[in-house]
Amino acid sequence: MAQKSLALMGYGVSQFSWGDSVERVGDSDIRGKWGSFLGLPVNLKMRSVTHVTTAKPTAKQWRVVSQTEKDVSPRSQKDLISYPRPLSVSDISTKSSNGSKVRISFKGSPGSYTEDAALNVYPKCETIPCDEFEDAFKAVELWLADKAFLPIENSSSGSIHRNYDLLLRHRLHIVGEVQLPVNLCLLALPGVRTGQLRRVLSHPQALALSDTFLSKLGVSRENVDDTASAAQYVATKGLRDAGVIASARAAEIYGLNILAEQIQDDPDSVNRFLVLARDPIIPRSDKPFKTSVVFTLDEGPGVLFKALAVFALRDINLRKIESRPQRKRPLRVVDDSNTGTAKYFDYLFYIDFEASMAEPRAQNALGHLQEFATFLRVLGCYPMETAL
Ligand SMILES: O=C(O)C(=O)C[C@]1(C(=O)O)C=C[C@@H](O)C=C1
Repeated sequence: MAQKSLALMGYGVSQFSWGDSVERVGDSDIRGKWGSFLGLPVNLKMRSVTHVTTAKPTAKQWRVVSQTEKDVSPRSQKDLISYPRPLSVSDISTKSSNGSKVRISFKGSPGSYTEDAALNVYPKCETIPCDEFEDAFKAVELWLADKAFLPIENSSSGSIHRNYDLLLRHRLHIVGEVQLPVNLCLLALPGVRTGQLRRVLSHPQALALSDTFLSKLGVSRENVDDTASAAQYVATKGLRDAGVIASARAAEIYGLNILAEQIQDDPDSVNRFLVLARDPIIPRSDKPFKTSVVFTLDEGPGVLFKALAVFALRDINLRKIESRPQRKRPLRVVDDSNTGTAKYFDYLFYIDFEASMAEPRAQNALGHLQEFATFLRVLGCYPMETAL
């Protein structure tokens, strides 16, 4: 059996009564009712979790990339070493810890949809555009930014899988989520009419979401890293045969005209973004909170069923489940001949559930899950958002 690893980062014994209080509220009833169903002896005491240690970042994880190394002050270096810091009381506050403007990193150029989301939540923030998603994470880890905004899914096209992988690879905490209705606009240089366009440039997701509109237009499609970079490119090159799918703000920033708005196939499409920070926030139970976890399981019949049952039997609603291949344990073939035999993959399971880590039922559910998960990490516990 794989070695167990538990990383309930920041959600420690003192905050949540993990530890010896194994007779958790309501859980003895659950054991009576569900114990045999879950293959557990009825009235079995839940396993005691006496010490939840936070996985310390290794030196390798915190190696500062050479380009930015010189920008990191001695204070930041010291703070990185002592990371993770204690829980902070702030979540979506408008000021950073030293009272200055909140600095928010995001992947893309000014005018991108992710920057829109950041400005919606923090109208006075200073945004820090980054070339790659990875850089947006690093900016926070290196104290160049206070928070990062990360697109995680679209209601029509689904999850951005790579960003799930990054959540695991980095040690930032999810401290909030933002849902923003999509408004994809067709932009072009001033004076250019829709009929003159031969091609349209944008982020692949924006192109895919506008499939019907673009098909009717009969233009070719060109992928660009982000929507705002496409707008910048067309504007600076003065391309009169090219349109862009980007935000209304991008039109303003790069001096383009809006030829059409709401061009996406699904008028009700919504983007969901995560807000990431170095420190977790203190979970509360007086307003709806969501908790995101990632875990792995040993293979075997019904194991995933049991994992999901830890939430069901405590009436915890699951909002989302996502599975991603575990790169370190790739495809395994269980037969020499490689014909008609079982092959299986190992997966990481990402789950968002509707409960706060301040609630005993959430603590108990994770304590229970920990009994058969081979790895478990809480990615964050944060206020649940509805579309803006
Ligand atoms: O390109 C942008 O404007 C982004 O903010 C990035 C992003 C993404 O990576 O999914 C976000 C939302 C858009 O629909 C398309 C692209």
